[in-house]
Amino acid sequence: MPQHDTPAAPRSTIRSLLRLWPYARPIRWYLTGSTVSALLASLSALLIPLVLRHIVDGPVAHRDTAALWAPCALLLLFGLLEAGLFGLRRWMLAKPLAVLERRMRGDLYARLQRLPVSFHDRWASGQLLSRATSDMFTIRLFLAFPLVFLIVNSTVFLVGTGIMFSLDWQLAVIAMLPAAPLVVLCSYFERRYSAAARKAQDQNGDLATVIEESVLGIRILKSFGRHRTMAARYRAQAVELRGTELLKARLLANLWAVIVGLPEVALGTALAVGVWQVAEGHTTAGTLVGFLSTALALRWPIESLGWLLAYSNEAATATDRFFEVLDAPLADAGDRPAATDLTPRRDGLRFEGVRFRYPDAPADSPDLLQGVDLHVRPGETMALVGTTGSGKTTLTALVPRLYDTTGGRITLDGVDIRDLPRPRLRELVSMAFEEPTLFSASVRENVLMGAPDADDDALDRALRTAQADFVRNLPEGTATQVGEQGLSLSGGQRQRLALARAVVGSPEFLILDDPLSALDVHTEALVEAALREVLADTTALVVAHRPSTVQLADRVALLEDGRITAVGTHHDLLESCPAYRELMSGERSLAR
Ligand SMILES: Nc1ncnc2c1ncn2[C@@H]1O[C@H](COP(=O)(O)OP(=O)(O)OP(=O)(O)O)[C@@H](O)[C@H]1O
Repeated sequence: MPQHDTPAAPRSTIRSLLRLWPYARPIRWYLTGSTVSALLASLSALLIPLVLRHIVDGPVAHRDTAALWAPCALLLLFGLLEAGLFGLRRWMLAKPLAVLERRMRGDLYARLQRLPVSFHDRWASGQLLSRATSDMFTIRLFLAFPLVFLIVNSTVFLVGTGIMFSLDWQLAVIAMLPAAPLVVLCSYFERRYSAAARKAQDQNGDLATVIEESVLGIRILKSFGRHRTMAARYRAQAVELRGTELLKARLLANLWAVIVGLPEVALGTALAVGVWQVAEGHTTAGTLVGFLSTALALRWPIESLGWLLAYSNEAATATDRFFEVLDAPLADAGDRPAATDLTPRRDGLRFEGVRFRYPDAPADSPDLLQGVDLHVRPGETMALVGTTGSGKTTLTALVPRLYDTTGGRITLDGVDIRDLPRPRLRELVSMAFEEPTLFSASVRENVLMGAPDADDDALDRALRTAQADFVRNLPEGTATQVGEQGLSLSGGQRQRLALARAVVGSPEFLILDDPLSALDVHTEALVEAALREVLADTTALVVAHRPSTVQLADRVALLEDGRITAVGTHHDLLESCPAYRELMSGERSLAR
């Protein structure tokens, strides 16, 4: 199973989060507005203790009920202001954040489409899925709450502390005593929580991969009776994730206990000292009420610190995971700048000393392709045969540059494929794979993916060539939905649609990786005959596993030990090449 890449060296939380700036920039005024609203709301709440102090030392001390109305109205006003401003803050951010999330997800998806196949070989799909869903959600939530409240709560804390000092500096010093140990504890916690958050998010991705694989492979699991094994595997991974989540919860609980406990002790001490001061006449009851109300108003900013730090950490991890994909080098990263188009010279498809090894191949293993030389003449159909695992599929994948050669070159009509712009190359070369993937769309959309500009005649011709007349009998003809969310088709039917997709644009070069394996020999012959007729000018390379396929090609090439060791007609090779004879007779099985 492909895995995700090893995470890059850990960055600091702030550096990771700063990378979000290009996305946050367009909505910076909304973020500022939302922060200002929240700040004003919180500060208006801080004024309440001052009004209380006035009430206690004024109207209450002097038993003047008439003087109560004005400060009480002020209290109500501050309360309403606080509620209104918090409401405004939420309303202001809802739409811009939804747009930001859409942009980020769009960039992630676009990047995934442009990344090379070798990237997708390495990354488990669940890891990518979790980046596009739960990580995006975490980042959006961070911008909506923790980012704003880290700023607001810190400011409220500073202002509130100032008010407490101005009311009674001795009580304020007592209340502030836990500040230093809290800072040390928070930074210790941040390091540990950050590691746990990264682990949990990666484990979430692994779990998504298991779910996806079991859904896609449900038939295989059931037929082999492996669903219990798979369920056990799922459970084991879910237990691991639960362990990590519990570790996160434990870390958070410990921090909360300290963050809540220490200030409470300090506040209790300040209360005792304050009562003593009032009793001794060193301060007024109103000042003590004002001081304590301010201290209580600061409880949330302090208590929320743990939660805000934890969430910021998760958002930083989600950001790192997002940029791991966005930073991965694109398929065209090493392209030559002077890309040209084909010259009119008809030369067909040439492999010249082509070498290739997969990036993750073991260091001591030889190259998979060790100097392939092969010329497929213009308009010729060349069959490619070889034992299983000899590299046939790999060789064909090099032509549309799904992978790049590690040595030698491939030319189309004399032009090195690396000198062709990629879109042009993919227009010239069409492929059909043994495993025919259909998308959740209509038959028509699936086939026309091979040539979006093709008309209905081209569609009909392609369906006829691929012997896909069964389409006419589908409930809604070519408008019938197929793929994962549509009608289930048989393997042979799907292969024929995939073939129609490959030929619909009348490509100049056609690469077929055993695309007829699910067809009976009779239908295969019909398809081959139609292909020859319709694509008379097309140069084709066809990976063949069956003698019936081989016989329909003009010539056959034998791939052995990373090289082409024999080329000729089927009959010539049967006579002159013992290895080919062996392969065809099944002694050295084509599908060993
Ligand atoms: N993405 C990949 N990363 C690393 N190794 C790979 C990858 N794909 C294939 N291989 C390895 O390369 C070798 C050749 O595989 P390839 O699919 O090209 O063979 P093939 O001749 O087409 O086989 P078959 O006849 O069974 O389809 C195999 O050993 C395979 O394990």
